[in-house]
Amino acid sequence: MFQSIKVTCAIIIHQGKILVAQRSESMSNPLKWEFPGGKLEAFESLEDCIKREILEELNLNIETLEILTANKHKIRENAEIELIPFICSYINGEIKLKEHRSAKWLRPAELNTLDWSEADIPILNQLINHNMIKDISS
Ligand SMILES: Nc1nc2c([nH]c(=O)n2[C@H]2C[C@H](O)[C@@H](COP(=O)(O)OP(=O)(O)OP(=O)(O)O)O2)c(=O)[nH]1
Repeated sequence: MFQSIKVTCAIIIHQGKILVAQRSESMSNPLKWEFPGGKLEAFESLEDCIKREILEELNLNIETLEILTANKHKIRENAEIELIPFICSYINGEIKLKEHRSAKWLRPAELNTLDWSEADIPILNQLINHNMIKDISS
C-alpha cells in the first residue's frame, strides 16, 4: 500500500532572519539543512503539529501566520512525505537543541548557501519569491 506521510515544517521569521536547522548524524538525511518540524500525529491539526514540534525539538513557542504550498517528495518505492510549510512568527523561548546538530538565524540572501534536504528545495524557491521575504530583504 502506498503511504503518504504528512510532515509540517516551520519557516520562523524573526527580526529579519529565518531559522534553519541542521539534521544530526543519527537522523535520516544526516547533516542536511531543513526547516524544522515533524510528522503529523493522529487527531492533530496541522497548526498544532508544527507548534508542538518546534517546542519539542527547539524549545521555542511560535505562532503560525500563513500556510504555503506543500511539496510531495518520494522517500521509498511505496512512500512519500508531504512537506507542509508554515510561515511562523517567534513568540518566546531560547533555542535548546533536542534533536538537531545545529540551528541558526539567516538572512534571506544566505539561505541558498546551505546543503538542503531535497524535499525543501521547492519550498525554498517558493519562499524566496514570497512578498514577506521580499519585504525583509529590502
Ligand atoms: N521536519 C522536517 N522533515 C523533513 C524536511 N525535509 C525532509 O525531507 N524531511 C523528512 C525527514 C523525515 O523523513 C521526515 C520527518 O521526520 P522527522 O524525524 O523530522 O519527524 P518526527 O520528529 O515527527 O519523526 P519521528 O522521529 O517521531 O518519527 O520528513 C524538513 O524540512 N523538515
